[in-house]
Amino acid sequence: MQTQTLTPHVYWAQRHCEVYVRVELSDVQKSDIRISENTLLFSARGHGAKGDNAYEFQLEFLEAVDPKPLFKVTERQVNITVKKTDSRWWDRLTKQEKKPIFLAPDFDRWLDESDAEMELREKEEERINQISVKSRVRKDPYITIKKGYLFMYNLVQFLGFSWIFVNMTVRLFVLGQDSLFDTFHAVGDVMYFCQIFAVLEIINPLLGLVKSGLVPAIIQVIGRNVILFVVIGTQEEMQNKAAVFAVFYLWSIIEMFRYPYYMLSCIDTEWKILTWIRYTIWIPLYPFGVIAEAVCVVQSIPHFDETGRFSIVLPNPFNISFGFSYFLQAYLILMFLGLFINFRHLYRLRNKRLKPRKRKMN
Ligand SMILES: CCCCCCCCCCCCC/C=C/C(=O)SCCNC(=O)CCNC(=O)[C@H](O)C(C)(C)COP(=O)(O)OP(=O)(O)OC[C@H]1O[C@@H](n2cnc3c(N)ncnc32)[C@H](O)[C@@H]1OP(=O)(O)O
Repeated sequence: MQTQTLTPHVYWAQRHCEVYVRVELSDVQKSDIRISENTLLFSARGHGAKGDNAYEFQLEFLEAVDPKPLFKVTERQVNITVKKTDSRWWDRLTKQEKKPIFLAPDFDRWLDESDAEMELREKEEERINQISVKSRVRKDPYITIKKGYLFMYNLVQFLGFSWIFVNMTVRLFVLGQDSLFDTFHAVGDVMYFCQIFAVLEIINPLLGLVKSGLVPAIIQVIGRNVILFVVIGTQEEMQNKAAVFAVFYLWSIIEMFRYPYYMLSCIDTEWKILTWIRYTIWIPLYPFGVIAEAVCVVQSIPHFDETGRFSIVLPNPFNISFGFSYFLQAYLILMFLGLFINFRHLYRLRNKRLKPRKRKMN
């Protein structure tokens, strides 16, 4: 069978900067697409209006173009993009006034001059928006130092609380029940260190280093430190109570999960299981923790009454008296109020972290 050379159907459209040419040929092979002397030369074998054949055409452009066309051969067509040398709107595509018979407008891409200008403006606006968004979210130059500091803080706390937990657990296995009454002497110093250090948990959100809730952090740090430094620390009789074991054990269990979670967040990593534990384990631990702390407070009241420590007794120049045990009784109420505030805070955090977000249905 003799092969004929035919012209394919060619469609075109333009923008201010470029010209789009679409050649209706499928299964294209042996294509030769180039620009010579401002003329697009196309030849290829393919399946067009006249079946499988060799097709070719030439288009001399109205104005100067970049001699390197970009083209993409797909299964169904060939798309050619030609850059205009000067960004200008053309009255027509070809130099010859009479439109070639095989050429037609590509209505899928066709825009008139004003629409094309609008498109250009929109693109420009989008580009400017992107630049301004990028400059707004410019990276904090101190982010590495901040993350390094937080990582180290969390690491030290993790090691401290893990040491306390492991020490208490080993002692429980080795000494049995006896270890319950000796907790403070065994791990009290490390607990002092960790809880003094934990004051940074109030300072960090104040400095904007973390997004923690300030009030829950204050409630937790002050709440724990009153128990540790005042209720247990100042009353020797309190230091060998089993309730101290419960308080220290519950505090250290929660922190052995919370601090590694923070450490991972400092290096932009997440372990799903750790996230789940961090935002779930407080559900049993927090109430038990506060109950154990409340037991300590109740047990300490007679000792404070007996010793008069922190109480204001008569006679004194102001002629006022105040029993510290009243403060402790009021503090018991505050503790459950604090528990309620932090429980609600943690419940919201848990919902935010663990519950899948609902998708908007259109
Ligand atoms: C005027 C004050 C009066 C005080 C009166 C006191 C009475 C109150 C008595 C109450 C007694 C409570 C004593 C406490 C007892 C116990 O602890 S019992 C044991 C069980 N305890 C718990 O389960 C509580 C553990 N604590 C916490 O969970 C938290 O510390 C918190 C207090 C609830 C605060 O959480 P918060 O920081 O707001 O939320 P997070 O989701 O953890 O963090 C928010 C984002 O910030 C990032 N972040 C926070 N800290 C760090 C950090 N150190 N390092 C790095 N990043 C950190 C965190 O990653 C989150 O970021 P995003 O993931 O990007 O959101």
